Amino acid sequence: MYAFYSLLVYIFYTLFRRDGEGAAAAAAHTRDPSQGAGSLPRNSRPRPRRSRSRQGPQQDLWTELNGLDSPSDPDSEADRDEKQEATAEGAAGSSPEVSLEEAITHLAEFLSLQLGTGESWTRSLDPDKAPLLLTLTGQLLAVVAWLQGPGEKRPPRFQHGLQHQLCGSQQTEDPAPATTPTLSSGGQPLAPDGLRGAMRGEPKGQSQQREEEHRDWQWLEGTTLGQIEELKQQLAHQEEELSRLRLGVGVTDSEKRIQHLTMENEALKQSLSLTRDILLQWGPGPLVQTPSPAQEEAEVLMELRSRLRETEETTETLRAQLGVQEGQLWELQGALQELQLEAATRESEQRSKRELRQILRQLAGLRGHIVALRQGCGDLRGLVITFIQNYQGALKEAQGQVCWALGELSASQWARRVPEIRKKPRRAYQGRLLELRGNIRVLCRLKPGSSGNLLNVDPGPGGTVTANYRGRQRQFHLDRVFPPDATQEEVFRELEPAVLSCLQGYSVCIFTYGQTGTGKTYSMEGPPEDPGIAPRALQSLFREMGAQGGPRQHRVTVSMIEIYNETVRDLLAPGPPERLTVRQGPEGCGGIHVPGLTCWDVSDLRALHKMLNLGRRNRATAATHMNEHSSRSHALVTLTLTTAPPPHGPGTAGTLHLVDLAGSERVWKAVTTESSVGVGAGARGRRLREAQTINRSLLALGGVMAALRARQPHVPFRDSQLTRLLQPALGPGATAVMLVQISSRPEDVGETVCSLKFAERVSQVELGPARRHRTPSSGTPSSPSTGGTPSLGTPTTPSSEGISPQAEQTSSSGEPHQVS
Ligand SMILES: Nc1ncnc2c1ncn2[C@@H]1O[C@H](COP(=O)(O)OP(=O)(O)OP(=O)(O)O)[C@@H](O)[C@H]1O
Repeated sequence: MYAFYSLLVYIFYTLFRRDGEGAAAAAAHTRDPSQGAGSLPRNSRPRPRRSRSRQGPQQDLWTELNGLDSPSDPDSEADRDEKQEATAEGAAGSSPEVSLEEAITHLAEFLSLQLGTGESWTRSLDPDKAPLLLTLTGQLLAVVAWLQGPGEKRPPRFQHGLQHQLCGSQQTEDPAPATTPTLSSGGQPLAPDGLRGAMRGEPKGQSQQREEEHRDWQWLEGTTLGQIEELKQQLAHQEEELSRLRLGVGVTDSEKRIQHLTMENEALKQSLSLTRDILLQWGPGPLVQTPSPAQEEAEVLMELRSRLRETEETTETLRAQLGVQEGQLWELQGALQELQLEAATRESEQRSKRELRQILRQLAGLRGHIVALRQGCGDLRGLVITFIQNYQGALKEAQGQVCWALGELSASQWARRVPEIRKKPRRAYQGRLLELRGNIRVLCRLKPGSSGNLLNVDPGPGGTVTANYRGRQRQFHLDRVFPPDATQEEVFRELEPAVLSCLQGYSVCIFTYGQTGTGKTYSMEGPPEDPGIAPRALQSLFREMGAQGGPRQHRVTVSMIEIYNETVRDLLAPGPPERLTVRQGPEGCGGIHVPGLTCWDVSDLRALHKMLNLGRRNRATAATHMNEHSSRSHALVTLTLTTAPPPHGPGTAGTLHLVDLAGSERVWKAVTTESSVGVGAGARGRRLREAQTINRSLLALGGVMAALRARQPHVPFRDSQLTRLLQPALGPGATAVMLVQISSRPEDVGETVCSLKFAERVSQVELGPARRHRTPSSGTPSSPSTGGTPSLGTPTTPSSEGISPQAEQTSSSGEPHQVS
């Protein structure tokens, strides 16, 4: 390639000199190319010369061209030596004559060798296979040949190459018929008309010749520019290939290929630049004024490269930013998923809250409905109670009259039987027997009536009651079980030792417990023809006192209290029953204190029955559908038996509590039963309140029993008026006997089981060993608390045992009178 450029420099140098010095001088210089060529180095790379006056490198270049025709042939080496010698001679002043045709021939051969085709330039070239650079070079040579001389002296071989190239490149591009190349008669391509006329040497005028030359120049310029465009396209193709190869990573061959293509590109650029310079300096006016497209392309190419690099850098920067943004995108996606999970959780919580609020609203609606139902139920109960109150009001008076009459009759009968009783032996062992049996005993008595198969009774001492209730069979063990056919006498005989122990200073409490209508009052009071526990106890006591020395050795006082709706009333008050207040006794003494309680001092049995009948009349009773004689209050009769001490010993102060508890009943049962008979609202309300207070007081009694059984330090005696008043009877050293009344009717089995459960709990209570209360040995009986002188008809003093007669007293005849 260097030699090729050198040849081009030589050719253009020749042409430039011809243009500057005239055609003749140019021919002379062409025939003498050795002038001034000795200073050009052999291997130096020639550069395009713009100066036309420079002549130095011609000789060396020519010598080099002569040596290039056959580099591999030793003969050619010899010829080259000869040529070098001849060149040396020429440099000395006798240079060999080398024609332009020979130079062109050498150039063609050189080009053939450089292209590696192995063919000589003299051979015909295939226009389709000839490289573009070779074509362009041949075209330039044709121009040079045409410029070297007149038409007839121009070498035909050069004409052939020129015409051939013109035919190959401009056959379809130049539509002008005058410039369209044609084939000669020998099959060779022909030059344009002007150029052909110039080659033929036809005589023309000076202006016409100039016009033809100018037209030829235009044609040549167009052709050359076309070739330059093709070179540009090749250059672009090479650039694309170069870019594509640059994209390869780590390929050594590709790098080599890149370097090779880079060098070729550089050569093509230089060739383009050289060609453009030739055209600029060689052609006439229009050609000189034509801008350098190759240079512009090179600049554009450089600009594009710089833009490409900038674009690549921008791309790398954007990729880095893209990687960072992808990382941020992943983080945002993770955060988004967490937010979605949180949102789902919040949504489920809100849904649960909404459902809960809806349920609460429904619950509030149901509560309101229940309240309305309760109000309606209360109104209905009031109506039933009112009806029962009116119904029972009419019976109350008649009942009181009947009770009074029965009491009078009973007193007269007992008075007639006293002499017989006095004949019986004294029972001094009764107190000892009481201690051996235990301080609390539970007896059970069945009410006569229709008996089903739900209750099985094993009567007698240590008897059992087996109940079948709600599919379960439960057995209750009791101290004694009285069958339905047990008489009043049999029941009292079981209790008589405890009653008589009061004369020895013991404190005894006998109370009846059970469902309404099961016979509590019947067992405690009994009808006049068949008296119950209380009349028999009084009879037995007076009989015993008579046997021990007569009533003068004993002092008997009696008081009677009713607890109705938690109100304590004095049943033996001379006037209407007064309301009493139960207070705690003096600290350290235990017991209770009831200020204003009337206490009757009785001297005989008749007076005592008179007092009890008075109390029965005052007792609040209310008839119910279940038991028209049912008492709706608790009744407590207290007898204090003070024995005058013997001459050399203390006396005794015993107490007997006879308690007839109100019937335990289910409130709903009583009210619903009353509603069926149609009572007023006021009576219904009163009956409902009675039932509630009765059950509340019985529940308190159960609590006291449970605390005593568990031996708890605190016993809740203050929970009700009943337990307050029973505190002395259930305290340490006292003796208690509970008679549980049960019904054998199938419809009452539930209440029966409840009563038996309560009895079982009471039987497990430990009150401690029974203790006797003695009076000081002053010779006269007195109250245990004050030690005063016992004398009938004198005021009594409060007892430390509990119920204390205080305000009033009776005479031995039973007439009440005020304490003076
Ligand atoms: N063992 C019995 N023998 C004969 N009749 C009895 C017997 N027990 C109860 N009765 C009768 O049953 C009815 C109700 O008895 P009682 O009044 O004694 O029951 P109650 O339990 O005292 O009722 P309340 O708790 O309402 O006072 C009475 O008419 C009574 O005569």
